[in-house]
Amino acid sequence: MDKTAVIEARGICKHFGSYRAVVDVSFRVKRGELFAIIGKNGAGKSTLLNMLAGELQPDAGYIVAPGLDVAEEPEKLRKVPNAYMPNLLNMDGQTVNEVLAKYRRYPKSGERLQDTLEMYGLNSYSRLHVNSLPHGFKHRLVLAAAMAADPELLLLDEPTTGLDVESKQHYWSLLSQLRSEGKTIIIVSHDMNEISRHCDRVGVMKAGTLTACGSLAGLIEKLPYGGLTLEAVYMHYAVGAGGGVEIKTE
Ligand SMILES: Nc1ncnc2c1ncn2[C@@H]1O[C@H](COP(=O)(O)OP(=O)(O)OP(=O)(O)O)[C@@H](O)[C@H]1O
Repeated sequence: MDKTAVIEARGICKHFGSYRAVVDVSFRVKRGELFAIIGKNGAGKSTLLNMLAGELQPDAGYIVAPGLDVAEEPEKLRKVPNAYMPNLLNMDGQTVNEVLAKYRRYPKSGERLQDTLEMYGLNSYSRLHVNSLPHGFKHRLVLAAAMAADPELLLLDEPTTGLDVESKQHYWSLLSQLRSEGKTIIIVSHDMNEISRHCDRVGVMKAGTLTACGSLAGLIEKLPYGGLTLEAVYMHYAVGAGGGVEIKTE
């Protein structure tokens, strides 16, 4: 396995009854990378993310942690340590302070709750319940909670959907800061503009399969009929006939 990979999926599949939600998906994400997963509604993106987070078990294939030898350590398969996917669904009745305190499992020395609140612009909301937070601040809290847990890998499912322009910009500046601290981030998004601007590599899903994977420049270069944007890549690999066999540009 690539020494710089932080997570690798090898041929993973997930069925719901007879429905094939994820079909034989393989890819790897490198340490410190911002990797985006795109595709139509129902393409299997969230199901894939849930498997990477360890919340859903694949029916076939492996999710492999860094340095793991499949033959030597079979008992550790499908258990990727330190991957975090925030979920505030069950926290509506808790205050911002309570949520952050709950996630601060490994406070670094000198780290104060107040610093986290300030960094994420949450100071004036610290005593509010999650259900009364403005939408954009819920997403900030999700990130703050994630970082309080100090994971190596952060999995984000459409975190900027519904955010106003300023909140989106603030959110992406926080993600940039996390990357500069060496965090690896996998994000599902329908916003081609923000992915084009911020992500290192993109995986395109169509009907459960990964039809293309690579840098934006590499994917654009492989487009058979030209096109200069991620939208063109999306239309070819997520909607059109592209990628009968997975295209990898690196
Ligand atoms: N627990 C489940 N039971 C049955 N079917 C499911 C379950 N979870 C997902 N599915 C189905 O699997 C398919 C893929 O769903 P998934 O949520 O992964 O898609 P998605 O690409 O994330 O879509 P969206 O962009 O709309 O969020 C969908 O048809 C969905 O209805």
